[in-house]
Amino acid sequence: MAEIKETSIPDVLEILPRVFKDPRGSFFESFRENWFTSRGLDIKWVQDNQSSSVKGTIRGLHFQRPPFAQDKLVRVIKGRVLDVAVDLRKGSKTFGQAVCVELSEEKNNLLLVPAGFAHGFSVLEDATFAYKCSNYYNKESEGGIIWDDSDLGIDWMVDNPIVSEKDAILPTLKQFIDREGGL
Ligand SMILES: Cc1cn([C@H]2C[C@H](O)[C@@H](COP(=O)(O)OP(=O)(O)O[C@H]3O[C@H](C)C(=O)[C@H](O)[C@H]3O)O2)c(=O)[nH]c1=O
Repeated sequence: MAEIKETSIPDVLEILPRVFKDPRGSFFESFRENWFTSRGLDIKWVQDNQSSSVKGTIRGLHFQRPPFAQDKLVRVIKGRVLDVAVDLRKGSKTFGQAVCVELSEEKNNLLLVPAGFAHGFSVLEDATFAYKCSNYYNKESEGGIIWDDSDLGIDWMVDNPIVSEKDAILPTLKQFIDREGGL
């Protein structure tokens, strides 16, 4: 029922569920395990998160280090965001590359962000953001890359973003590489 599309980084998948509309409103399947098992991805989802953000916010770029690295299945329930995944997997031929995909209430689309990627999003319209994680939250293993890193050159499509104090002091990609090499 859903169309599953590879992005410019093949392991980052965009899922477009079939939406059924009628005079009452609409319906779509927002998660199916076989979206992934049918592709040989046996991901065990253990935690759901939800955040709400005002227009102009940027959350990220965040990751959890192994053994607490998280696959994420992200979507927007209300509003519109630009979702960003940056490949930090050691040895990946797309290391340091970013995928940017608009997620919205209109498109009802989802994005699979695999473990080994930094993840973030900018809020284009006030948004409720919901996602599944394949590992529990582990504060001690958290890390990140500063959102406006010049080596990433991401166009977040927001000006003067609202970011948390924690996110404002994240290291650059170069500092991360020098310190850790990758995930
Ligand atoms: C992520 C998380 C946070 N928290 C607590 C920790 C803080 O007291 C509070 C807000 O956390 P934070 O500011 O890290 O929330 P975000 O900036 O939305 O972080 C998330 O944003 C980017 C886009 C991600 O991909 C990650 O899921 C996650 O890093 O919730 C929890 O209790 N459990 C959790 O799983």
